[in-house]
Amino acid sequence: GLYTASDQIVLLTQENVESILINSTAAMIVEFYASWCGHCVAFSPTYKALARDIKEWKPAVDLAAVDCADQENREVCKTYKVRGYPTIKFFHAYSKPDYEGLPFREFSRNVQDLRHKILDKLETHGEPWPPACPPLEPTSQMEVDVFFETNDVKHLALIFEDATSYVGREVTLDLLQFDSIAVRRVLNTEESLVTKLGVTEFPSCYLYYPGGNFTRLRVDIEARAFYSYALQRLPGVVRSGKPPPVSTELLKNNTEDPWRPFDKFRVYMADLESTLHYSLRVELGAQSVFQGRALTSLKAYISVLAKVHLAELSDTYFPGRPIVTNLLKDLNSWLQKQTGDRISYEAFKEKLENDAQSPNSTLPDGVRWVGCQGSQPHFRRYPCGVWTLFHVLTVQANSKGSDPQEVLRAMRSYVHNFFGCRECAGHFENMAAETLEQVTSLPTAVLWLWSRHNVVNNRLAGALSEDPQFPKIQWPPPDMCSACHAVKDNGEHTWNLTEVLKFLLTYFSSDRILTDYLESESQILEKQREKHASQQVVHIAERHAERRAREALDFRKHPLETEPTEQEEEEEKGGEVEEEEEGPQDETATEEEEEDEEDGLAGDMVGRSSEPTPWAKPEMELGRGRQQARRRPSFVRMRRDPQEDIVDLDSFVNQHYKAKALQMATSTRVKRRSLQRKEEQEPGPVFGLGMELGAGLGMVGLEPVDAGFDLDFARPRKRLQKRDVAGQYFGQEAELRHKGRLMSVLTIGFSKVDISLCVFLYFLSSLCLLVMYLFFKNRLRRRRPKISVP
Ligand SMILES: Cc1cc2nc3c(=O)[nH]c(=O)nc-3n(C[C@H](O)[C@H](O)[C@H](O)COP(=O)(O)OP(=O)(O)OC[C@H]3O[C@@H](n4cnc5c(N)ncnc54)[C@H](O)[C@@H]3O)c2cc1C
Repeated sequence: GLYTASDQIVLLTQENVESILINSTAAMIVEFYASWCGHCVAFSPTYKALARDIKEWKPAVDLAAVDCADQENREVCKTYKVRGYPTIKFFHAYSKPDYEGLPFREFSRNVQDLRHKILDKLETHGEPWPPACPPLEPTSQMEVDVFFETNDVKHLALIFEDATSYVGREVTLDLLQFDSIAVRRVLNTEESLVTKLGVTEFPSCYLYYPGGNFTRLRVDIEARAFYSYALQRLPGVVRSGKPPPVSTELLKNNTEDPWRPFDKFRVYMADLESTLHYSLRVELGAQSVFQGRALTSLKAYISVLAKVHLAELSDTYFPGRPIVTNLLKDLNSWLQKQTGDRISYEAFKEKLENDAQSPNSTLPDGVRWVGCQGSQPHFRRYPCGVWTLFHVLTVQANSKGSDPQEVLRAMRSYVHNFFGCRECAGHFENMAAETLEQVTSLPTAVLWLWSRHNVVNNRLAGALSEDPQFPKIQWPPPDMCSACHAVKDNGEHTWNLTEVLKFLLTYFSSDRILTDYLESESQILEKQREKHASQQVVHIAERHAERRAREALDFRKHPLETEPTEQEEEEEKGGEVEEEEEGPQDETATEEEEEDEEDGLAGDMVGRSSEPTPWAKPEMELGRGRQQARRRPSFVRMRRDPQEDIVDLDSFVNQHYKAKALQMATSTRVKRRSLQRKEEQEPGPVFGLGMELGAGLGMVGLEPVDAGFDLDFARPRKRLQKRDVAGQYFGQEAELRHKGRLMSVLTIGFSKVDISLCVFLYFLSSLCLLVMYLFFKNRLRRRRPKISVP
């Protein structure tokens, strides 16, 4: 069909038509159309605009549509005697089953005309009057005098106008969903009231209070939109069912964070950075792998954030602090270099967290909402940040870019692929699909996003997700930009687009962004250093535990394993080569990816492995030692990573967690010393091999691998040695391996001291036995002559 539920139009079908049209408490307007009919297609934007325009009238009158081209709806259209398209019919509240509706004859494609027709029809309502609909006829002095005796409201707004004007009735219905206020129209012929209030202008609006007090409502332009906006914001006036607005003082208690006072006329960098944090770390973090459209989308998103103006290379579209823009640029250049068809989030995260520790490059961790604060933790925040971020980017592109749709395309695909609110993403995609192609210049891109945002605001006004303290309005409201609003000759509200563009370019300009509430760059960098350091400690501890577990497992599986068979050797070699050929992206693959591979992506992976990634190339050139040194930590595949084993614990101790690190370093050194001693006792060739591997790592600027950290590591070393020295050490190696294993089996769970003590006691007891043996032997010998003498 031509409409969706997000157009705020009820979609009628054979199943629901009766329940919606018959006996409804609200009057219904129904468009009968055929989706193949050109007139209907052309009329549909007007009907959607009408739905947005009279959204606040819903309890009294609602819009619906039915697609008669749909086979399933044919009966509906037949029942209501529809023969041409589009046909619009009015159904009174409480319509009977046989009622066929009142057709609109000769309606134009003009929202105002349609609205007036609806009002005319509403007034023809006999009894029962729609319960939610306020009286639409003009009021009199008599009624006003007793008004507060019979109505429990705070404000009575009187709109003075002539008989042909619809403003009074429109504003009355615009305020229908608001408590504490009532609106009545007064005709210019109601002399007593006109004289009492001294009214000279028609239309004009007065606020009337108990006791006969009154005051004129001051607005920039005497028109419906201005009256409605001003009346909805009077003190005590609140959308029905919503809590009354409270002062910012009281807001303090509703959120976990302290309330941060802010200027609603300004954009805050804290909101933009918080949005980036949430988007890059949380929202994108929900993906394990980016591939296909998601990968393209990720690249386009980061690319617009990091895009630089040709004349000012330091100036990115994201108008952030240097530490943040440096990070975005690094991230972007890394992403653009990735030629593979998938990137894991882990690999992306490594770059995002600046694990390579490039100077002055980081994204502050955590959120600190300011202009996007909500009165409750579930209001505003991130989605507010997303809108703000992209408004800023379109404004930045307006002065720096050349492709009018670049930012909008990036936003569209980001929202489509990653935005957590899937329904929002669907609605946004519909809007983009309908009109994004019409954006042909940079200023229209700015205006396109503004107008689409207003469409969303209109749809969400009064919704559950609306923060009562920050109602959804058509933005910017008159008190923010009076020049943005205008009225046509017929009194209809319109936007002055030149003024709106001027306002947006100023409001979202990078020069005006406030940096209040931001953490200082030095604090952020210090935190980053601490984070890296503590991550290293965690890695060491985890790997340590992992290795111990593996040792225990190995021992349980093969308590007295000796020389591996030829086949085992080959398998190990094969596995090793396969691991080496995988690029860093694969290294970081999660369990889920691995399952994917098993489910059929394996072929793809194999294909990829033959094409080394830009990361893999230099690694291969530098050889195995470097490859190992550059591997990322991975707990999934339980690989050993020499680089992690060679953490500079001492400097870490000096800087940060002295106590923790000391404890770990002590246990490490004890073990290292004991194993070093063990290694020293072993014959020359193995020692030579350790030196050889150490030298290999030294070449890439790393300390030699500490064998004390990795008992299993001895195996690949010996294999390497076997390959390099062409069989020279075969016999010794077998012997050593056997010995080493036997030793490790015998010494499991005991320290060197325990073992030495054991040996010592063993010798001592043997000695005792020997002494006793000799003693008794001597005594026997001394006795024997006595016996032999007769
Ligand atoms: C792409 C997208 C689609 C969404 N779709 C839905 C949806 O379908 N359903 C849903 O419940 N929520 C949706 N949301 C969330 C919703 O739009 C709001 O972002 C959220 O409810 C928070 O509202 P807010 O009061 O902070 O104001 P927001 O609407 O988030 O606006 C943020 C700030 O932008 C400024 N602003 C307001 N209007 C405009 C404008 N027209 N032009 C320029 N600046 C403006 C104001 O300063 C405002 O405070 C969507 C969000 C996004 C980013």
